[in-house]
Amino acid sequence: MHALSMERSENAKMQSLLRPPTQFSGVAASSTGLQEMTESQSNARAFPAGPQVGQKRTHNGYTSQPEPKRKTLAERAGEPNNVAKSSVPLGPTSTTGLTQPRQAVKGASIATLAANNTKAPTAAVPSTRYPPTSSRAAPITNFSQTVGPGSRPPQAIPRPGSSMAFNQSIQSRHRANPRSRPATAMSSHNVDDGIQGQQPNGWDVDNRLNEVESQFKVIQEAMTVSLTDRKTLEDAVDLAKTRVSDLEQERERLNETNMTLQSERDSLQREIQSLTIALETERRSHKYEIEDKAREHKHAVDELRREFKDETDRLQRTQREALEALERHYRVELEDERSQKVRELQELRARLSTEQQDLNVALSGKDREIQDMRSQLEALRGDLDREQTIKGGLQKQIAEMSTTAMTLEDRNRALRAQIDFLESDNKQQSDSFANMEAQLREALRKADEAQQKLIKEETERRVLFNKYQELKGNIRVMCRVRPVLGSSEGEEAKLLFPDVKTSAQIDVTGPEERNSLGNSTRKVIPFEFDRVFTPSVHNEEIFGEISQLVQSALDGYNVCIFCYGQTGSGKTYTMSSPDGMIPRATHMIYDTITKLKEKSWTYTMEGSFVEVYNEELNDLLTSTAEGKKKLEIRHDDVRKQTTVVNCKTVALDSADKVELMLRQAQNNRSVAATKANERSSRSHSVFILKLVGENSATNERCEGTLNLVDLAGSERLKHSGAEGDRMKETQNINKSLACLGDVIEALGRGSGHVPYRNSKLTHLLQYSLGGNSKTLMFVMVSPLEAHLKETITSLRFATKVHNTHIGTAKSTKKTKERISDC
Ligand SMILES: Nc1ncnc2c1ncn2[C@@H]1O[C@H](COP(=O)(O)OP(=O)(O)OP(=O)(O)O)[C@@H](O)[C@H]1O
Repeated sequence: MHALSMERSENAKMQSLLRPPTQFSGVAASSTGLQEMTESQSNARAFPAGPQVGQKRTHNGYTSQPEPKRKTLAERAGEPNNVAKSSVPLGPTSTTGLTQPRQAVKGASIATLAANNTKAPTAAVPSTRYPPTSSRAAPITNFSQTVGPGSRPPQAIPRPGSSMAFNQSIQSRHRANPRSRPATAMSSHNVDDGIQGQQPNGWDVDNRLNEVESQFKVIQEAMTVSLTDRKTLEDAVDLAKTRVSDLEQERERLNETNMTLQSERDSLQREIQSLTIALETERRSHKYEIEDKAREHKHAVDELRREFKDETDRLQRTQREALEALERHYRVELEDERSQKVRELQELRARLSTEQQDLNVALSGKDREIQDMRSQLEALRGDLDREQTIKGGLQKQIAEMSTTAMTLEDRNRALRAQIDFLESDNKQQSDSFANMEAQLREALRKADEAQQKLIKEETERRVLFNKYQELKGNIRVMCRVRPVLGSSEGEEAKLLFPDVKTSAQIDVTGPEERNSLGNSTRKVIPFEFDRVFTPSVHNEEIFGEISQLVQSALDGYNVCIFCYGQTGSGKTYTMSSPDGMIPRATHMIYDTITKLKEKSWTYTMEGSFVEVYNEELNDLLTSTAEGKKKLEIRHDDVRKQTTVVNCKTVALDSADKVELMLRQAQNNRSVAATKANERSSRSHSVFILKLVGENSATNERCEGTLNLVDLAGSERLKHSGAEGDRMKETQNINKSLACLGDVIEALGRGSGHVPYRNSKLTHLLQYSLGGNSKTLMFVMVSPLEAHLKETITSLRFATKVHNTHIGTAKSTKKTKERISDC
C-alpha cells in the first residue's frame, strides 16, 4: 500500500515535471514545486498554467476533463497482471530514470524563457501559450523509452527503502498537506507514512536531502527567472493598459467630433429647408407673372390673327376679281391667237407636204446619183475626168447658189426697206404691203432652201473630194529642185525635166564611171513622181498642189506633209519661210473657215510645234528659260488622235499668232554648223495643227490634224565630216529617216506590224501615216554637182516611198536607167 501510494506520488511528481511548458513555461514547470514550498508565490495562477495533476493530456495539449477515477489498491490488487496492464508507470528503476525527463523539462523551460525574453512582452503572451511540439515531444519520448509500459518488466516494483520510495512518500505527504514545508513533511512522512515497518536508511536520507536541496536550488533559480519574466509581463500589461486608455480618450475625442459634425449637418439641413421654401415662394410668384404675361400675349396674338385674317380675305377677294378679269381678257386673246396659229399651221402643213414630196423626189434622184457615182468610182481612174467635171459643175452650182443667196439677201433688205416705207405711209398702201410681205416670205423660203442645198452640196463635195484624193493616192511624192544660189556654190549638176506636159519626171545624170573598156561614162537615172517642180517654181505654185491636202485636214482627215532631203536642199525654205507651206496653209485654213461659216460650219484651230532631236522630243514653243518639261506621246486609239503631254498648245485665232509662233520655234530649234550647210537643221521639226469643226445645221463634227514636218538634213556620215556630237546627231537623224522608210514600206506591204515605235518621229506621227490618213512627201534636191550622190540617194528613197500603195490602188510607171556619154 505504502509502495503504491509512493508510486502514485512519484508518478504525479513526474507528471508535474513532464508537464509541457505553457504560456509562462518557466513558472508553470515549477509551479507544482512552488505550491509545495511557498505560499507567497501561489498568485502565479493568475496566468494560464499548465495542466494540473489529474488533467488528461492529448496530443494537442491539455484538456480540463477530469482524470477517470483511479482504482483503489484493492481493486487493482484483484486484477490479474495489474502492474503490467497499468497505464500508469510504477516508477523508475533508478534515479537516473527520473532525472532524465526533469532535465529535459528544465531545458525546455529555459529555452522557452530565452525565447520569451527576446520577444516583446505583448507578443510573448500568445506565442508562448503553446510551446513548440518538439520541446514537449522530447521529454515524452524519453519518458516512454525509460518508464513506458513497454520498456519495463512487470516485476520492476520498487523496493522499499529505495530513493524512489522515499520520493513517493514525500509526494504523497505533499498531497495530504500541500502547504507544509518539505523538511517538516519529510520528517512527518517518516512518522505518519511508515508502512509495514519498512524504515529508510540514514545514509539514504542524507543523499536524498542533498539531492532535493540541489533540485530546490535549481527550482529557485528557475523561480528567479520566472519572477523577472513576470515583472516584464506586468510592465507589458501596464503598457497595454496605457494604450487602452489612450484609445479610450481617442474614441471620446472622435465622439465629440462626430457630435460637432452632427450639429453642423443639422444646421445646414435647416438652412437648405429655409432656402427651398424661399425658392418655392419665388417660383410661385414668377409663375403667376408668366401666366399673366402669357394671357396678355395670347390676347394680342388673337387680335392680330383676327386682323390678319380680315386683311387676307380682303386681298384674296381683290386678287380673285383681278384674276377673273385677266383670265377673261387672256382667254379672248388666246382664242384669237389659237385660230390664227391653226390657220398658219394648216398653211405650213400644206407647204411641208409639198416640200416633202420635192425632197423625196430629190432624195430618190440623189440616191440614184450616189449609186451611179459608186459604180462610176469603182470604174477607177478612167472616170476621174468626169468626176472633176462634176466637181467643177457642183462648185459652179455652189457659187451660183451663193450668188442667189446673196441676191435674195439684197432683195430681202430692199423689201424690208419698202415695208418700212409702207408702214410709215397711209393706209392705202396696206395692200401693197401685204404683197410685199408675201414676196418677202417667199424670198426667205427660197433663201432657206438655197442654204439647205448649200449644206448638202458641201457634204457631197466632201465625199467626192475625199474620193478624188483617194484616187490620187494616199501617199504622194513630189520632187522639188532648188535654184543655184550663186556662182560661189560650185558646178551645177545635170538635171533634166523631160516630161513638160505632166511635170512628173526628173532625169539625173549620175557621177562619172569607167566601163570595162576604160571609157568614162555617166548614167542618166530617171525618176518619176506625182509631180516634179523645177528650180524656177515658187512656193505659191507648190502650195497649189498641197492645198487639197489642207482641205482634207479641214474635212476631218489626218494629213502629214514631209520635206525630205539632204542638208541645204531647201526643206526649211519650202516649209517655214515667210511664204512657205506653214504660213500658206494657215492662211488658207482661215479663209476656208470663214467661208464655211455660211454653211453652218464653225472651226477651232490649235497649233503646237515640237522637234525630235537625238531621239528626244522637245517643245519649240517653250524656251529653256521658261522651264521645259519632259514631253510624252499619248495615242487615242478610238479617235485616232495623238496628244503630246506637257507640250504648249496655242489657240490660233489670227494669222499674226502663226507668224509669232513660227519665229519662236525657229529660235528654239537646234541648229549647228555643218560642212554642208552653215545653219543646218539638226532635228526634225513637226508643226501640228489640230482642226475641229462642228456643223450646227447637220450636227456633224470633224476632227483633223495637219502635220507639217521639216525633216533634218539627210546626209552620208562620211560626206558630212561630222565629228563628236555632230556625228551622234547625224547617226540619229539617219536612223530615224531609215525608220520612216521602214514604216512607209510596212504600210505599203500591208504588213500587220508597222514599226512605228522604232523612232520618236514615226511614233509621234503614227495616226498621220497609213490608215485613212494622207501623206505627201517632198523630196528636196540640191542642184549642185557636189551633192550629186546625196541627190541620187534621196531620189531613190523617195521612189521607194512613191511605189508604196496605201489606201486606194494606184498605177505605177516603171522607168529604166540609160547610159549617156560624157
Ligand atoms: N526654192 C528656193 N529659192 C530660193 N532659195 C532657196 C530655195 N530653196 C532653198 N533656198 C535657200 O537655200 C539655202 C538652204 O536652204 P534651207 O535652209 O531651206 O535648207 P535645208 O534643207 O532646210 O537645210 P538643213 O537640212 O540644213 O536645214 C537657204 O539659204 C535658202 O534660202
